[in-house]
Formats: sequence, structure tokens, C-alpha cells
Amino acid sequence: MKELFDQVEFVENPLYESIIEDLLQRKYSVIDNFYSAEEVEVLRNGLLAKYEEDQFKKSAIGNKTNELVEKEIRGDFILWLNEAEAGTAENVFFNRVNNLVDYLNKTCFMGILHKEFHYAVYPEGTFYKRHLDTFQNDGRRKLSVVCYLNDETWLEENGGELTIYVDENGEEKAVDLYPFPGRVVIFESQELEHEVQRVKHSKRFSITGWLKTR
Ligand SMILES: O=C(O)CCC(=O)C(=O)O
Ligand SMILES: [Fe+2]
Repeated sequence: MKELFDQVEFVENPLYESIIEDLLQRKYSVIDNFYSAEEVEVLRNGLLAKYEEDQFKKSAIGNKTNELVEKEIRGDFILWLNEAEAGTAENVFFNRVNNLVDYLNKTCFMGILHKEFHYAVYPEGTFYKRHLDTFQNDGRRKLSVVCYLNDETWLEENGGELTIYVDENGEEKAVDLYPFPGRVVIFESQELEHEVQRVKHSKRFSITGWLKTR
């Protein structure tokens, strides 16, 4: 009875359909204004409050039990989000993500059961060298999701672009994506190598995370 009700309720979502289409065709999707300017501001303020309280720590490589701080590989500072304790800002974030996850599970049988997200701050001069997200020894990571929280004054000359390496007819192609506010990039965690170019000016703010299978 419940299943029947769910089917009746289903409404096709053109934005989500275009994300799915992109992922199928080229393994990544870029969605500008996934979050509105107001939402980005709420999220950035949430991030900044915690950053200023010194709640962030230097990121590490490896998994949680085998952490290695390696400045030559990545220089960002992170804070893991706990959905159970989400405040106003984090709820804004999770509401939309959960909505998308429900849609993916319903329409593509993706089997996303878990997620993990962290805030990230890349101070001036920092970067994250080319890597695959499964390098973190977590084969359950299915989709990587990055959401940019910079303000509208972010300029291309600030650097900090996400470069994704894609295959185009057997040739590798580098796609540069600037961290403009409200932009969300989703890509196949097991498939696409990527890097964060050096931030030349200012601090770069984001939320990064993974949608995971069991
Ligand atoms: O911030 C980005 O654009 C990507 C970050 C990233 O690749 C990671 O944290 O694994
Ligand atoms: Fe990554």
C-alpha cells in the first residue's frame, strides 16, 4: 500500500534528470545555483562561525584510522558535519542533498545508504594534488559532491579551481571548474581523478562529501 502511494506521488524533476543524464554521459555534473545566494550566505556564516572558534583541523590523507597530515598533498582545514546535530545552516544543506539522494535511489536504484560531508577551508597558498577519492580507502564512496560557499566577489584570478580529468575519445582532457557560490559539482568517486589548484588570493570555502553504498 505504501509502495503504491509512493508511485502515485512521484513527480519528475527536470534538474535531477539533467544531473543523472550528465553522470551517465560523462561521469560528472555541474549545477550552478543548486543553492541560492541566500542559502550560500547562511552556509558560509555557519562555516565561518565554527572556523573562527577553531573547530577545524588540518586535513589528512588516508582513512580515519590511518591519518597522515601531508601538506605537500593537501593543505585544507576541515570539519566533519554531523547531521544529527545540524544547526540551521547545515539543515539548509542537508535538505537539498537528501532530496536529491531520495530521487537517485528511487529513479536509478543507486542504493545510497550513507553520506559523509565536511566543511573545508583552503587558505591562500593551499591546494589538493591530483587524486582519486577512493584513495581514502573507502570503496563505498559512489558519488563525490562539492558545494562552493565563496561569496559573489570570487574571481577566476583567485585560483582554486577544481580540475577534473575526463576521458574524451581516449584522450585525457582537463576540465577547470571555478568555485563560484552556489555551484555544486557531482562526480563518480571511483572514476574521475581531480585536483584543487592553488588558491592564489583569499580563502576558499566549500562543503565536500560522499554519497555511499553499503
Ligand atoms: O574542493 C574541491 O573542489 C574538491 C575537494 C576534493 O577533491 C576532496 O576533498 O577530496
Ligand atoms: Fe577529492
